[in-house]
Amino acid sequence: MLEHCAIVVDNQTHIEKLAQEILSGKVQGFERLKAKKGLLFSNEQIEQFIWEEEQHDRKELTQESEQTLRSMSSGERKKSLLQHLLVQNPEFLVLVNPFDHLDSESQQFLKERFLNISKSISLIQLVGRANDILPDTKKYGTFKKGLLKWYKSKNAFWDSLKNNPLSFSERIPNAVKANHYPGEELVTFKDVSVSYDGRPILDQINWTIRKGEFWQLMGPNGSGKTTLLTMITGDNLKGYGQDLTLFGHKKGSGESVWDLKEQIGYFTPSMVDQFRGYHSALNMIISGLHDSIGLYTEPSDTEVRTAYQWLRLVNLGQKREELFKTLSTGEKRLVMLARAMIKHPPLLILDEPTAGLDDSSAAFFISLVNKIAEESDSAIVFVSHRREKNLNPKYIMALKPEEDGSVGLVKKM
Ligand SMILES: Nc1ncnc2c1ncn2[C@@H]1O[C@H](COP(=O)(O)OP(=O)(O)OP(=O)(O)O)[C@@H](O)[C@H]1O
Repeated sequence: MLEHCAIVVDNQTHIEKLAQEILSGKVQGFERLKAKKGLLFSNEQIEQFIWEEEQHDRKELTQESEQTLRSMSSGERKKSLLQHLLVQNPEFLVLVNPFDHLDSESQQFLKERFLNISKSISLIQLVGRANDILPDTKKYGTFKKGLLKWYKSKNAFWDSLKNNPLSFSERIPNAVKANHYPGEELVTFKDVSVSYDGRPILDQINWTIRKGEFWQLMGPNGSGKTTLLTMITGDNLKGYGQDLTLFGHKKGSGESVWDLKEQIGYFTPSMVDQFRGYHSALNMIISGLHDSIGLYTEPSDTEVRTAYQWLRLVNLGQKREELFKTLSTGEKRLVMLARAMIKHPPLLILDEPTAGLDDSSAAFFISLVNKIAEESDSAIVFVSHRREKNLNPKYIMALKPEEDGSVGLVKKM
């Protein structure tokens, strides 16, 4: 039996599928697991439970709670899943990117839980980020381009992970059509407070996002980051009755969600699952100009040229006609970032965009975000729990939970 091993998996690999194969003892070296009881701790598992809850009204993880799994914060969801797995007395657990979407406090909490659990249950960790590996791991491997390789020592393993520096040879492409939003202030929250079922979440938030500013939105799990973002994107009814001005319109003054979407480029990794059709990489980027899923009208020459420039910029020029769904996870993210950015929206929102990426894909993605911040007039809000090593935001909005809801602390970098 392999005791507490960790495998760093590249973004070319379908990590959840690999986890399933390990669980069923199909991967070389893990054959003995076939006879043991193993369970899976992964984001896809959580998504599956959310689906069951919404489609079939089956509340497996949330039996004890009134709240739906979807409305829980990432930390709350992961704790519920772990609890659900442990009562089934597994002999081993396969953990897939267990710390993704978690703030440092929840990561620490979960790390300690795993270390405790590891006294009686074997842990097989599949991670994209090497820094997520648990301290008492005994065996280290990598899974790259379909090949599993074990390392003789911890040092040999870390040496193998050294990355090449990344750079771009071109500037970001220009907008296809200029979006002249006239105002300086894009979004203004004035003393905005939100509570759910009487439970205070946000307490008197004041936040102004101006043209071209680069923000990182931080805060522990459950502090209200998503709540704040969905008020900007028009997807949260809690925005009504608040002193909230979005692109020159006071909230509730008859503005349409479509007017808002015109001004915003948005990306969060779970969006990728919505794109199940047969769209080429090129058409996916162009579809960002029409806020559609895929492309249904003949694109203009300028649209095609601009989308191709984006693909070349991220070294995917040769993949222009390849189907989006056949791209690797890291490549899909770059295409989605280009899709959100092709119209040069006044505001680009990236909600935990590097979750689930391996180290080198995350580094490349971050360099592209920095480059967009430098070379465009778009304001950026980048949501992340991680202190992304090379990200260069100019301002931080940190949500700090207190008894009456989270307060917002603004810091200039
Ligand atoms: N519709 C809802 N009904 C009840 N509670 C909700 C609802 N939506 C969110 N919440 C609760 O509000 C709190 C803030 O949630 P929110 O998703 O905004 O936090 P977050 O900072 O984005 O968390 P995470 O980092 O985990 O994504 C959480 O405790 C969550 O359970």
